[in-house]
Amino acid sequence: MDTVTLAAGGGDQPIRLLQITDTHLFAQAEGQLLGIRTADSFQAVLDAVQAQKAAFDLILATGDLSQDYSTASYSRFADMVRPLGRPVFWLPGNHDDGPLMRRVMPDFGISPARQVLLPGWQILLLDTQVYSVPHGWLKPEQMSFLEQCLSSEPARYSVICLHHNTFPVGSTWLDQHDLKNGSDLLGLLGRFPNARLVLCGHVHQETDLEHNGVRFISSPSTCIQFEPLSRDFGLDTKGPGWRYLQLYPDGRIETQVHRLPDGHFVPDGAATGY
Ligand SMILES: Nc1ncnc2c1ncn2[C@@H]1O[C@@H]2COP(=O)(O)O[C@H]2[C@H]1O
Ligand SMILES: [Fe+2]
Repeated sequence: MDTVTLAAGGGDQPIRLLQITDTHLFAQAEGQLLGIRTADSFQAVLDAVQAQKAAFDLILATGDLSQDYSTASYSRFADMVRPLGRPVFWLPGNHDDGPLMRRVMPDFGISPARQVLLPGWQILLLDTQVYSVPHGWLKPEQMSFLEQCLSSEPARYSVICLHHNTFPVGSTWLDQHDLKNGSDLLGLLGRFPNARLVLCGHVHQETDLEHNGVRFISSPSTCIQFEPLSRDFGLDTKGPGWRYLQLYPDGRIETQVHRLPDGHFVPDGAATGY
């Protein structure tokens, strides 16, 4: 079931999204990434989301949901998001096992859909994973899926979700792991004026730029944050974060990043990588 249709928004009301990304969960609840228990930071994010009482219609999880490629980490993810009571859509990141996710996520109650049809909008979930390397690539099958979805729904604005960043963020060590055929993506999007937003994870920091009428947005991780504009690997002391987006019937997008307060989930500042 590649396509699902959902009701949301209505009248002049927007469709409301919650993006969570790069949870890096482990099979064990105690699993740590650079000194942070990733299940704890993710739970703190989810608690903060619940406490905010901000309404959202669905959740987008933009990859690196796991740090150890385990079935148990995906089961943990599903158990943690279930109390939010909203449909969850996902795509794999470089630290995920995409084929495993496709097999097990439906068992955990999470849809495998790659195209979500909503009033006036569609959300497309692309796979940029390249086996065993950190950078991304859109394979021909992904490009033709994207082209087909954009051309078959000219009356819907489109949000394209993928794990890897299309544009460099300005950190030398991290930009070597970006989407390597981003120019192919830009070429394709240039032919479809209904493409409005490309939403990614991977860079563990927020960025927001516009290129030829398309917004390109990245978001903070629910665990560790990368230091912006750094030549070598570096961690930021900012708190774990999440993003809300509102998609309006006229194609307008509003968005806000939220974070936990600084000082609660501070990674090992001496770390030089993982
Ligand atoms: N010191 C480092 N230099 C280059 N790449 C790194 C380093 N440490 C980690 N990485 C990789 O860079 C990736 C960026 O974010 P990820 O969460 O995908 O996982 C990270 C690792 O795969
Ligand atoms: Fe990540």
